[in-house]
Amino acid sequence: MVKQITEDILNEVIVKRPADSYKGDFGRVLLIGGDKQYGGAITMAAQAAVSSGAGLVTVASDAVNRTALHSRVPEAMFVDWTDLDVLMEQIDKSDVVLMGSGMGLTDYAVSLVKRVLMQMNAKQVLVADGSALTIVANEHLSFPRDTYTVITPHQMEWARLSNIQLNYQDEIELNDVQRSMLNVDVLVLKQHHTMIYNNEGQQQIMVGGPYQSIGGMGDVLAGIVAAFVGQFKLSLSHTVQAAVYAHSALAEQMAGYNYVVRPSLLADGMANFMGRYQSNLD
Ligand SMILES: NC(=O)C1=CN([C@@H]2O[C@H](COP(=O)(O)OP(=O)(O)OC[C@H]3O[C@@H](n4cnc5c(N)ncnc54)[C@H](OP(=O)(O)O)[C@@H]3O)[C@@H](O)[C@H]2O)[C@@H](O)CC1
Ligand SMILES: Nc1ncnc2c1ncn2[C@@H]1O[C@H](COP(=O)(O)OP(=O)(O)O)[C@@H](O)[C@H]1O
Ligand SMILES: [Mg+2]
Repeated sequence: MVKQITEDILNEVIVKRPADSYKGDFGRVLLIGGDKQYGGAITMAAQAAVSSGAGLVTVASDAVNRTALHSRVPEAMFVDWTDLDVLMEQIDKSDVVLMGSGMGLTDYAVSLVKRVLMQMNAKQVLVADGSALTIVANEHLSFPRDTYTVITPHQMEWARLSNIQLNYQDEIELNDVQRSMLNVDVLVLKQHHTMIYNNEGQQQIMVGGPYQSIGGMGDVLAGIVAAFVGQFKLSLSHTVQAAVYAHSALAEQMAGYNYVVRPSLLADGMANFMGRYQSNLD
């Protein structure tokens, strides 16, 4: 049976920070994406990751995006993604790697996806979104068996990966079998009332609506997911559920006074939103 995720997940997952903590306690998160055409996507993902509490955020992207990214998110460090030695070093140092937001489908993007999939180890979490999912599907690649892997496809990306066409994607068993065959630990199948699939079963959010149908909304979700799994120590599947719920719950609140919710404003609003939920257990 599909479990509905409620607001309780936020009180469960978002905990008060210990007084003697430092940035290294809250996740070293590397975001890989943003080609010449899609610099906005990786910028929004970075904004979301920083605003959702990731301890240290590094962006690896096309060099053309450096200035724009820094003007919006000065907290993030930057690596030119053609500098492969530095990039591989950064991957090794990261707790979480998010790849795909605005990555594009160039030959270079394909080569990067292959490298990242090979480089990840068992202690790390991989979050794959956007173009990285399309590349994995087009190139018939596999997600790493030993790395905890979260994917956040929209319905067409899931169709490319799973070969389950859109009119069959409400078949829960079918989706779950494909998830497991793809070595995916958590599948976030984005839609109206997004579904989450993992080894514990299936969960669904009942918050959110069409004010979220705007380019960049999924890039922001990917940044929130990466930040949550990097900093919260509860089970990873619960942490992803909290991230997905928070994204749409905040959008729903913002829609109370906006016709559409701009993804970049949603990203910036996350710190305030999370502050209202931190549990006060010391
Ligand atoms: N500001 C930026 O830099 C932005 C950059 N972005 C980056 O762009 C990259 C490409 O991502 P993408 O999602 O735009 O393109 P793609 O994967 O080809 O999917 C579109 C195709 O799928 C179909 N479709 C069917 N159902 C669907 C559904 N439920 N949701 C969505 N699509 C659905 C759809 O059908 P159609 O609309 O044509 O009827 C169309 O044929 C990726 O890296 C992303 O991060 C974007 O985030 C935007 C802001
Ligand atoms: N009608 C809707 N109701 C609820 N959520 C929606 C709706 N339309 C879009 N969304 C949400 O917006 C996000 C869109 O993700 P995606 O298609 O990857 O966007 P992008 O790649 O442009 O950033 C998902 O989280 C999806 O659930
Ligand atoms: Mg997307």
